[in-house]
Amino acid sequence: MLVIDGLTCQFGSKTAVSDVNLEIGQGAFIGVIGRSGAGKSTLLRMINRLQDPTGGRILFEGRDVTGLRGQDLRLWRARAAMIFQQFNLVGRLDVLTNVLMGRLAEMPAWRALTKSWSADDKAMALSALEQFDIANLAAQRADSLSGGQQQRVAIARAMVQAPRLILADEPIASLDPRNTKVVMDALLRINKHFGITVLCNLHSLELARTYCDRLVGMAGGKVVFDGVPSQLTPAVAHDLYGLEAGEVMDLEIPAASGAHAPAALPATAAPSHH
Ligand SMILES: Nc1ncnc2c1ncn2[C@@H]1O[C@H](COP(=O)(O)OP(=O)(O)OP(=O)(O)O)[C@@H](O)[C@H]1O
Repeated sequence: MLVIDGLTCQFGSKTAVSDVNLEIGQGAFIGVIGRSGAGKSTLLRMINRLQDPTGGRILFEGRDVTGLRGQDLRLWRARAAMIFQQFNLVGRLDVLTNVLMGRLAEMPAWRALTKSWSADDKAMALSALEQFDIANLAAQRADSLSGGQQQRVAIARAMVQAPRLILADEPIASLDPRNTKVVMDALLRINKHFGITVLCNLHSLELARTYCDRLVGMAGGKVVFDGVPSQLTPAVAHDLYGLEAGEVMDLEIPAASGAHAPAALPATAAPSHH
């Protein structure tokens, strides 16, 4: 369980996130929606502690992670893995090394400094690439890949961090519709197959409705909607997006491939709104 308790972030006189309270059960797929500047990125970055809150607390499984420092903070950042719009890979390094970077927080300092990866780490990284059908790209430079391939590498890197949470900040904003589906399906698969909680900032309401089992709507730094996708009526969308509502609701998105989840999963694991 992730508990966000009165979380606030002030930049000078600007309140980016204002007194946000959320309880998120393990295994949820949450879409954070709202117009540009609503505070979605700041909320995710505070959970991962890339941004320090100016008020409130973040608790994960009863433990307060708001004040962690040093190695404890590094390990928390590994458990709460971020996925970024711009992938954040090291372009000149090969794909496998980029994925191995996800193991750094766990490695003894001497190994991290010399980047001498263990055989186990390499096997784990390759297996993560296989999960997303890109093991054949392991030796290629990251900057030679398409956007969709790069984002799958970033997801593989997040997976070798042994995450409990995936925090995806507009992960498909730079992708075309086909790659959007590939990447969203990869996140859905991680969520359903491994029970990893996903919090995903999304601009498109259609995508949010298709993939998420709960939507948190933000406006002006506050949570103004929290419910299942079917509760997100056009009227609520208008409140969230104003004149942009039509634009964010009309996007054509191919159906989610929830059926890709392994057969061993209980039927209830599939989002009921598909
Ligand atoms: N480092 C910063 N310094 C000052 N103001 C900031 C900083 N980061 C964010 N803000 C402001 O805080 C508010 C919330 O920004 P945030 O990026 O969290 O919104 P968002 O909903 O993620 O928007 P977008 O979809 O455009 O990324 C905005 O008004 C933004 O300008």
